[in-house]
Amino acid sequence: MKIGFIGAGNMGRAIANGLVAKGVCKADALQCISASGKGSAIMAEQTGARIAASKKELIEQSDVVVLAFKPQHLETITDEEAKAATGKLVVSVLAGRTLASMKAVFPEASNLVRVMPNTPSQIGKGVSTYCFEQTPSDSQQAEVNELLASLGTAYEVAEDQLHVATVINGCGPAFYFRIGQLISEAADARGLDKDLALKLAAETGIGSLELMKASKRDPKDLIDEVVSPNGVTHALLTSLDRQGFPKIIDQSMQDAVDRSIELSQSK
Ligand SMILES: NC(=O)C1=CN([C@@H]2O[C@H](COP(=O)(O)OP(=O)(O)OC[C@H]3O[C@@H](n4cnc5c(N)ncnc54)[C@H](OP(=O)(O)O)[C@@H]3O)[C@@H](O)[C@H]2O)C=CC1
Ligand SMILES: O=C(O)[C@@H]1CCC=N1
Repeated sequence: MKIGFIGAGNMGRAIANGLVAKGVCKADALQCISASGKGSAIMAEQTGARIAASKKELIEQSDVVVLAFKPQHLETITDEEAKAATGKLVVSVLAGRTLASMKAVFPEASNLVRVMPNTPSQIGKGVSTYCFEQTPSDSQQAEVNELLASLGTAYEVAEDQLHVATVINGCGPAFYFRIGQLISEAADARGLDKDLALKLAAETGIGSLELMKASKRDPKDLIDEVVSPNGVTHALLTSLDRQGFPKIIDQSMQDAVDRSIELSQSK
């Protein structure tokens, strides 16, 4: 499978690194191009991908074209470039950009896939959500399965659910990193070594979330196993709730969903 990346920043490189690491794609089957050449030079160095001379050339020489630039740049694809995608599978990771807006730019593509991946894909621990524009053929489904499996796990969702899914799995890594950052800063301020605090936070996060996933138990039951009556965890959770933590999670998800909807309505 020959794959071409238009846009080679954080997400494009996370995907390309995942593909090469899992052997889905040999380096000589990968091509990339970016705006200034900065991202493509890094991707080429990390993966061995060839830097294409133009977007048109990259599209012509790829079986699958991955759009990995900023959502606002979708309409910079020219008619000539779009024509080169006739009969090809076009995969977009552009947050908020709908299948309809992709179809308007790539009317002759064989099929379109809207994917929301995440940055842990760079170590094969990503999770993606996705939807097809048309019911995929067996070979299109197989290609997308292979591509997404190289990044981690993947779940098909209805397009109208992607706004919420984006906040959970696309933005989610930043949420957990922010928690890790704040915990380590708070620990440091109280005399615990910051690096040790980060390790404790990361390993506690990994263990707790693995337990939540493996046990399939209600998070509330898992919380009850930790809380001792009037103990330390009780003090922690009561303080979080008193300070509005549930409301903060709910409102921040709404603000992010609103931004995703705004992007889907913009040109
Ligand atoms: N980062 C993340 O966690 C996630 C990002 N996404 C989506 O991935 C996409 C890329 O995000 P991210 O990788 O973080 O962004 P970056 O800013 O890291 O990378 C953007 C890339 O696009 C290139 N570029 C800019 N304009 C154009 C253009 N007109 N044509 C071709 N290439 C262009 C840039 O070129 P150059 O390198 O030369 O400057 C750069 O390589 C976004 O649409 C985002 O919504 C989706 C899920 C998660
Ligand atoms: O911040 C963004 O818009 C993209 C989508 C999810 C992660 N990064």
